[in-house]
Amino acid sequence: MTVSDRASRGEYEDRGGPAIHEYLNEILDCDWSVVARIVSDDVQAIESALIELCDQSHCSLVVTTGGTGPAKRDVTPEATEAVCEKMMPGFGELMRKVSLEHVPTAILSRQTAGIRGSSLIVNLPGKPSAIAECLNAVFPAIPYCVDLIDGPRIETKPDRLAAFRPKGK
Ligand SMILES: Nc1ncnc2c1ncn2[C@@H]1O[C@H](COP(=O)(O)OP(=O)(O)OP(=O)(O)O)[C@@H](O)[C@H]1O
Ligand SMILES: Nc1nc2c(c(=O)[nH]1)N[C@H]1C(S)=C(S)[C@@H](COP(=O)(O)O)O[C@H]1N2
Repeated sequence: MTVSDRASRGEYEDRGGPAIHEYLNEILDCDWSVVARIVSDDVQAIESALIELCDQSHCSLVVTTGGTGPAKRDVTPEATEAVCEKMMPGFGELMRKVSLEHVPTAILSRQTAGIRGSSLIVNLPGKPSAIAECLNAVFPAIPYCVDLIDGPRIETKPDRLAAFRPKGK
C-alpha cells in the first residue's frame, strides 16, 4: 500500500508499490497474491484502506510505503497504531538501524509495525530504495510472526532469504 499525496494524484508514477511486489516475488516460495492500493497522506483514508486489506481482503501481511516522516502530512504510523490491537516496535527499531547504514536521515522515519487480527502491518519509508533495505532486515522474522497470529504459512526461498522459526519448523 503506497501512501503518497503525489502518487495518489498521478503526479508521479508510483514506484513503491511495484518495488514491494517485486521484492516479495523474489523471496517468497509459497502461493500468494498481491492486493495493491494507493492512498493520499490522509489519516482516515489510510485507516480505511488498512482495515479493508486486513478485514475484507484478509491480507496476512500489509506493507505500507511512505508517510512515516516528521512532515505535517506524514501520518502513516498514527493510522497504523489506530487500527492495530498490538504494536511491534522491534520492526521500526531494526529498520531504522539498518537504514542508518544507508542514510543519516534514517532516524527521521517513525515507521512501525503492528497486529490487527491475523494480519501483520509493516511501515516502510517512501523512498523506493528503502523497501529492500528495510525488508531484508525484518523479513526473516515475518513468517514466524504470522504463524503466531494464526496466519497462513509463509515460505521463503532459502538461498534468497532464510526465514527463522525458533522451533526449527
Ligand atoms: N510511491 C513513490 N514512488 C516513487 N517515488 C516516491 C514514492 N514515494 C516517495 N517517493 C520519492 O521519495 C521522496 C520522499 O518520499 P515522501 O514520502 O517523503 O514524499 P513526500 O515528499 O511527502 O510527497 P508525497 O506524499 O506526495 O509522495 C519523494 O519526494 C519522492 O521523490
Ligand atoms: N532505508 C532508508 N530509510 C529512510 C530513507 C531512505 O532513503 N532509505 N529516508 C529517510 C528520510 S529522508 C525520511 S524523511 C524518513 C521518512 O520518509 P517517508 O516520509 O517517505 O516515510 O525516512 C528515512 N528513512
